[in-house]
Amino acid sequence: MAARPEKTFGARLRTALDERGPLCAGIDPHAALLAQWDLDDDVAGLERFAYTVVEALADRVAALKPQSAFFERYGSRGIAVLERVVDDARSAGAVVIMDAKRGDIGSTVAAYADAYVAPSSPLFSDALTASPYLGFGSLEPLYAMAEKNHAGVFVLGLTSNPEGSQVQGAIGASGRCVAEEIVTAAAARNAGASPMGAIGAVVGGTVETPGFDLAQLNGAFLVPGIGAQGATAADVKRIFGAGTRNVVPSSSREILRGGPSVAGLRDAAARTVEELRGILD
Ligand SMILES: O=C(O)c1cc(=O)[nH]c(=O)n1[C@@H]1O[C@H](COP(=O)(O)O)[C@@H](O)[C@H]1O
Repeated sequence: MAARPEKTFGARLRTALDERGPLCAGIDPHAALLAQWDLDDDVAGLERFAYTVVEALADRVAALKPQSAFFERYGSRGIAVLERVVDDARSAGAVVIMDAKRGDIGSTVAAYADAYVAPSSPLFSDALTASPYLGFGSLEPLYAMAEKNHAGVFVLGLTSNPEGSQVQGAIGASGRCVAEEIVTAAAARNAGASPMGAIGAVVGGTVETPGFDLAQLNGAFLVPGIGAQGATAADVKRIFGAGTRNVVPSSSREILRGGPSVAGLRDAAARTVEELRGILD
């Protein structure tokens, strides 16, 4: 059983970004990547892939983001690998963002909170990605549990996929777009927190100019889409302007293609972090 971290999620993330640079590396063991690494598409291949990424990167990148789906597809043995990935990566000092994009009615969300942001869980992570599209308030039990246990939540704001705008760009009851309503609600929850609150937001590096104030959040922005989806460091600057301090750019396949050697993965991550450092504040 993990212990409740002494410092808040915002404080831990801030330190990791300052010490290690602005990068989250995704652990997405796609079948095609396993093949490229000369591994079989089975639990042994998954295990080798995921542990190699942790060995290569957990002691040097600010954050690691295992994509739960690629572990779930192997059933309970895949989840067992995920548990060890989370544990080993956290022990090596990486902030672990579990990418499971959970969301449901509040009473069920409480169980997701137990699964991912309660220290008693074998999957206890520093933060969880979550979908607020059953309503921002439907995730309330998750926010409360995360705050209590010094963990974080990244709610989907403007996602990197082209279909996202159908929902996120729609005009909500307030007359503002739904994504803005989500970010504003998260900002209210983070008000007064230092160095930043527990509720972060996802804004894909591929999105057009958001058209609303992102700086209000007082929380972290997870920015996937760097590399394989075509987003660059320049896109991060374009989207966030002067407000890049709490931005966590995230790249999965582009870095993972640097394997299977530890050195190749480290080079790929180092190149990405240098590009980002060069352009962010
Ligand atoms: O929450 C996420 O991380 C996420 C949100 C989003 O808007 N877009 C997005 O691509 N992601 C995740 O980020 C990763 C992107 O992987 P690459 O395209 O290989 O870098 C995948 O695990 C996606 O599920």
